Amino acid sequence: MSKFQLKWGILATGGIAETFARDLWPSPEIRGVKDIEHVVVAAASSSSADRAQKCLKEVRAPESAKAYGSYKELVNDPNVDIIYVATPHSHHYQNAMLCLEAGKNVLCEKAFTTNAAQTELLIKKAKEKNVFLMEAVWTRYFPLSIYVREIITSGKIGTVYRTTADLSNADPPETSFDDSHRMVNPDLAGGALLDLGIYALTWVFQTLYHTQKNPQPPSSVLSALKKYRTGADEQTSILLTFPREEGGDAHGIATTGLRTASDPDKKGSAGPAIRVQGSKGEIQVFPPAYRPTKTKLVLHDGTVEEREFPQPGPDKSKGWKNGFGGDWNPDGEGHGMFWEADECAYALRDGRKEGQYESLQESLVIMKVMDEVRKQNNLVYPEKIETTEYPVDL
Ligand SMILES: NC(=O)C1=CN([C@@H]2O[C@H](COP(=O)(O)OP(=O)(O)OC[C@H]3O[C@@H](n4cnc5c(N)ncnc54)[C@H](OP(=O)(O)O)[C@@H]3O)[C@@H](O)[C@H]2O)C=CC1
Ligand SMILES: O=C1OC[C@@H](O)[C@H](O)[C@H]1O
Repeated sequence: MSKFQLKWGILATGGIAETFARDLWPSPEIRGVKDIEHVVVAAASSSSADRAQKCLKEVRAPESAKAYGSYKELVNDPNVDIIYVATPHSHHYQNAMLCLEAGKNVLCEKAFTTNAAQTELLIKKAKEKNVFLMEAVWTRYFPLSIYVREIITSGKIGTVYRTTADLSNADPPETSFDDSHRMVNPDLAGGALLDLGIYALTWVFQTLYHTQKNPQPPSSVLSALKKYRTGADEQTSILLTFPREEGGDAHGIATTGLRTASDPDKKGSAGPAIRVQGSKGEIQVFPPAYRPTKTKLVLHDGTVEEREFPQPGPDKSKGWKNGFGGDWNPDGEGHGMFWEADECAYALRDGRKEGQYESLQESLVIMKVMDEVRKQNNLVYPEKIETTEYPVDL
């Protein structure tokens, strides 16, 4: 059987760019995927071609991969099928638009953009150019997420009334970020909401919205937000009301923060980060909300089922030679970003223009919720990163 090969260009060379590109390297067969493959054919850095070359080496890209010292060169490379945009939130709109204008397919890191108006324009441009566009909310594509959604749609936990979801990543007692760091820097659209809150919202949406046959945006959005000394948000709590198809409402509670931790001892001792609660019981997901590996089903009838979803790595008993390991990842596990990469490959192979587990419309509704939360709490980013003008030199 011939495999569909997806040729990736990596736009930016920071932390997540390297993590993602590393996940493209091992054979998809380590996760039972036999009909597609990924190859990194180019990378670009905004600072220098040398930086891009170093990144390509780090991620074990083939010798033939091209290193560019500007994003413009990358988007004009005819050998690139799809571009992974891995710059800070502030830059996603300008960078993704650059790719789309050049007719490239795009996988853009979360949060999609700084505001919904920018997301809307990216969607419009992707349609106009007839190319694929997806927000890189990798967690949606995990087998664990698929399992949780199936628990809900199968009716196993009955009518779902509430989801609570938290992603709080403290480095106690104070956050240790430098004020210029992308996590807290308003110029880079930093703060808990866009960086971490998006995952809490992802769990609320993928359980209360995505699972509906005809999903409706929340009928109300209530929120509280506390600002950090830089003006970005350090703690945000959101209460959403979702109309349910069978009548009545479901509540989604999404919380995020930089001062508390969902998983203080990093062993899950504090309990689940996500609880999806229905009339017959609940499905729990253990932290971290962005890369969970454990669930627990607890039903009124006494059923308790725990499940583990380790990220696949090389199965040594099958003689895999090209898995993870060494100084990349001593545990031998993949990071889990390959699931969303696989989705991109299948979409391009099959002619789809968006991801199947989070439509562009759903990404847009979530961006609108975040806009509303910011509006209620007077959180505004600098005009140059909120603008819908393109191009703007950032
Ligand atoms: N899915 C996930 O699990 C994660 C997703 N992310 C998302 O990925 C994005 C990037 O995060 P991360 O990799 O941690 O960030 P980094 O700061 O590590 O890297 C960002 C890169 O973007 C490029 N860049 C271009 N312009 C700027 C600028 N003005 N300031 C800073 N960097 C710039 C730089 O690469 P160069 O100059 O070489 O082009 C830089 O290395 C964010 O949107 C974040 O939300 C982050 C962590 C985890
Ligand atoms: O997407 C992310 O997931 C992991 C977090 O540590 C990181 O800050 C965030 O960007």
